Amino acid sequence: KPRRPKNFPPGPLTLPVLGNLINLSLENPLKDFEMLRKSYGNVYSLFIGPKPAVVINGVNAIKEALMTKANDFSGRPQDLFINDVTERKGVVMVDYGPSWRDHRRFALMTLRNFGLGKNSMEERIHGEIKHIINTLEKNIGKILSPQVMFHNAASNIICQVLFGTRYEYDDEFIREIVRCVRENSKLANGPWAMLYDSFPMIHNLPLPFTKAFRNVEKLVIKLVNEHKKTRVAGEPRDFVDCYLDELDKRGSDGSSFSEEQLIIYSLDLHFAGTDTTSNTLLTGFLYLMTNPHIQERCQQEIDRVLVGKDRVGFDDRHNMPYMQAVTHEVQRIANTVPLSVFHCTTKDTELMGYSIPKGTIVIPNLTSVLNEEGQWKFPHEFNPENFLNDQGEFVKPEAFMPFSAGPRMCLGEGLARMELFLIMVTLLRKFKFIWPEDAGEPDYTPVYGITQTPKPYHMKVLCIIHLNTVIK
Ligand code: HEM
Repeated sequence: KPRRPKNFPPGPLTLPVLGNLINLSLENPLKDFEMLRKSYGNVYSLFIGPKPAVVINGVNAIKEALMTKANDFSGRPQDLFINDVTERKGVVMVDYGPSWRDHRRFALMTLRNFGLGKNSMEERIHGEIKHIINTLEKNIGKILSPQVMFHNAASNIICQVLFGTRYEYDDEFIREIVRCVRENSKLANGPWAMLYDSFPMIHNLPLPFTKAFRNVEKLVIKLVNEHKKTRVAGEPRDFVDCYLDELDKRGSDGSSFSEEQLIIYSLDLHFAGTDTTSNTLLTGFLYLMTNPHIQERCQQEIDRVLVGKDRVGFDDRHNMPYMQAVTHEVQRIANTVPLSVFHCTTKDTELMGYSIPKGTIVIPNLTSVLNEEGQWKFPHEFNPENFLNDQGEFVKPEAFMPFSAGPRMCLGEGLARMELFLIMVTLLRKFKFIWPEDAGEPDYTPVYGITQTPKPYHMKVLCIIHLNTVIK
């Protein structure tokens, strides 16, 4: 039976072998986490099977762990299902150490030059928005299901950065990639992954999780080998080229850079950048349709600020406090990565007076911050006023943490924020989105996973006529 070490945070009674798995709904543990917080406070412990974990709630405790004591709390659990799927490599799950540091620095630098570099990235995003517009224009006056459209758009933007190419929305290649990635994301946070983590003896059995391993193999062959056929050394067009050039420069000795690493790395970036952004967009349009007064206020601000301009730029956000408030409120309510990505302590350490041994799983419960009472004017409702002060200016409370915090926080924050703003503004300027009359009451309850997804829904699209301005 797992036992709590001395001065470990409190938590519910444990069972032999299962630990506290019985206290958590495997389908959606968020409500259970909230109930445990009410009983045990902001820092409590759980056993995931035999493994000790601490759940950290609320802005103060999360900041202390991930920012003040980042060196102690920024490892990643190294023996989970995801690590085996990615062969313990990649950027998202790699442990906090030289390889992570080396790759993170490279990724930030390269993405800045090739992707996140302001103008080139804006061009790429606007290029993809044209395809979203085409899809919507074909559906004017009709009812449309936006799931696949937003997934493909987010996927294409990151594909442009990584592989220098986009894929038609019905392209078999990218459909297969998106399918595999989504399947793996659901598997990774589902019951089979938890059982995999808890019982090593089942690792080689033909159970549903083996699908995730096959998916990765398929993706590797498809993505990188295809790309290498057209590469010219020393003339990088995209992230993969940059990585291969860097690899040539470093040689294979003594560096954490390798072709195998590149494959997992690209998949990591593609995965991290697709489901997150697209689910946030889906949540955004769900709430904008069902709150038409907010949608209209966005449209009024957009029309006022962009008068005479053919398209929106990312810098225009400084003149659009309401739209900024809406994009941030969408991220807050979407709560897209509800438990962040699990961390792990890198040494024996302390948090809020408790002792936490090296190797403890750390679960930063971002949900608890994004709706924390006392931090928000309206913690439990969709309301852009959460980000506006009395003068109607945009303000960002410190509890806005959808990208987590500290040195391990989301590497794609800049790209994600640019995508959300440009896509939402451009679409709201051109179209009116309506909740279909016969769709019944909207169901806002998300489907739980590493990334949360809104329940599938439909939208009705109308075109907004603009006099005097040509809009691209
Ligand atoms: C709305 C969109 C997004 C949200 C809400 C989001 C959220 C997050 C969160 C919560 C983490 C975990 C941070 C931690 O461990 O403390 C993370 C990590 C990460 N994200 Fe994002 N993300 C988004 C978009 C993107 C995009 C577009 C990219 C691609 C460039 C990306 C790349 C990454 C990477 C590489 C990591 C791992 C960083 C590391 O371990 O050093 N994300 N993200």
